[in-house]
Amino acid sequence: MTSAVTSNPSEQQDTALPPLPVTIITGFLGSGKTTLLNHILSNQQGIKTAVLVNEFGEIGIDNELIISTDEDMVELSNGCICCTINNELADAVYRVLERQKNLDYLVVETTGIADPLPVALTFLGTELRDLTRLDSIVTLVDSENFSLDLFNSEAAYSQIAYGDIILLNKTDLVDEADVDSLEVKIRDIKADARILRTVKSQVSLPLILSVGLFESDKYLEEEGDHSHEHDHEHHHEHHHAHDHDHHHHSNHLDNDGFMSISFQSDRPFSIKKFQKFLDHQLPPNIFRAKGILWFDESPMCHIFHLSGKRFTLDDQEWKGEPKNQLVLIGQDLDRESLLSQLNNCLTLPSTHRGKGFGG
Ligand SMILES: Nc1nc2c(ncn2[C@@H]2O[C@H](COP(=O)(O)OP(=O)(O)OP(=O)(O)O)[C@@H](O)[C@H]2O)c(=O)[nH]1
Repeated sequence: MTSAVTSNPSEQQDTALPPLPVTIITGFLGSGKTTLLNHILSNQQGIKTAVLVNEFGEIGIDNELIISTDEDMVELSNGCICCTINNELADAVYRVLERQKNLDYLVVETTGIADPLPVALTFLGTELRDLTRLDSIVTLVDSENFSLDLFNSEAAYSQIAYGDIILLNKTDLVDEADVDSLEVKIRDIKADARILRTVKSQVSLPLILSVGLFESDKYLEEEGDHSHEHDHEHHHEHHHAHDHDHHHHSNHLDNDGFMSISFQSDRPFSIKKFQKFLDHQLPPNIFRAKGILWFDESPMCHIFHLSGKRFTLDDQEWKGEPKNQLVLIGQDLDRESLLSQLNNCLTLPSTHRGKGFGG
């Protein structure tokens, strides 16, 4: 048979684009996903990348934290793509595909509490299967804060179990011996993952993008209700989750008890009062916070991150009007009292203070 030789090239559909490679970035709260995304966007030269970011919380802080060039597209959605708004994820991907014909790559960043499996199934189980190619799931691990019983979170377990590439990040904060033992524990969950160690999510991009590590056959079989190597008492839901109208339901949010509290104000914080809030009022069941903070004492915009017990405050120039935006994420939080404590940290901007008193 010589059909390959004699076939007429004009018969081939020249409008058919090759499937768009997709990388899913997952990892628990504060593990370094946005840092990795910024690393990718800053170093993917000559490659047109679209980014889908999903945030848990009413106000989108990541919008301000992602560095993107004119070449890139960023689309954000609130909620959790792995459960409540799975259809929205598919719609967002279609929108990206329609708007940008000459796109080379798509990166999807999940929230820290998302199970990556339903997200992956969105690409495998719908018509998107023909338009996209799931390249790999990259899981970030915070080497300082990770433990196997992490907040009893099913999602945290799934993120490791379904990671094709696992980045042990934040290795600057722990001894090498601790990273070694963490790696052993992670291999117990996921023996065949590519495990790399990173600081600030700095990894050579060819090691994580266009690597073709995701084995779709394995996952589609699992959907057919086969037991599998990572079976785990809590995960049965996800394996049955893919019903044929393409909803992927999961109630892991209820199970894990995560909630987020958003705080916004167009008044500044007093630095002393906010410090007191952090030192004495911040409950231990908050494990992640991020914000864009305005302190009366400072002309700069302060990017605030809390992961685990560690917090950082970095300065940058204000891009717009100064304001306070803060998201707190944790389990079983007392919304009213936290909001009132944050309100108590506010003060009047000093430029306005004293007005009307002859000053
Ligand atoms: N010391 C240290 N800090 C890091 C490292 N990687 C990231 N960070 C910091 O950790 C904090 C959280 O990083 P992000 O990239 O925002 O984490 P994330 O996974 O996107 O967080 P969520 O989306 O809220 O789950 C930020 O303050 C980062 O600067 C690292 O390797 N070492």
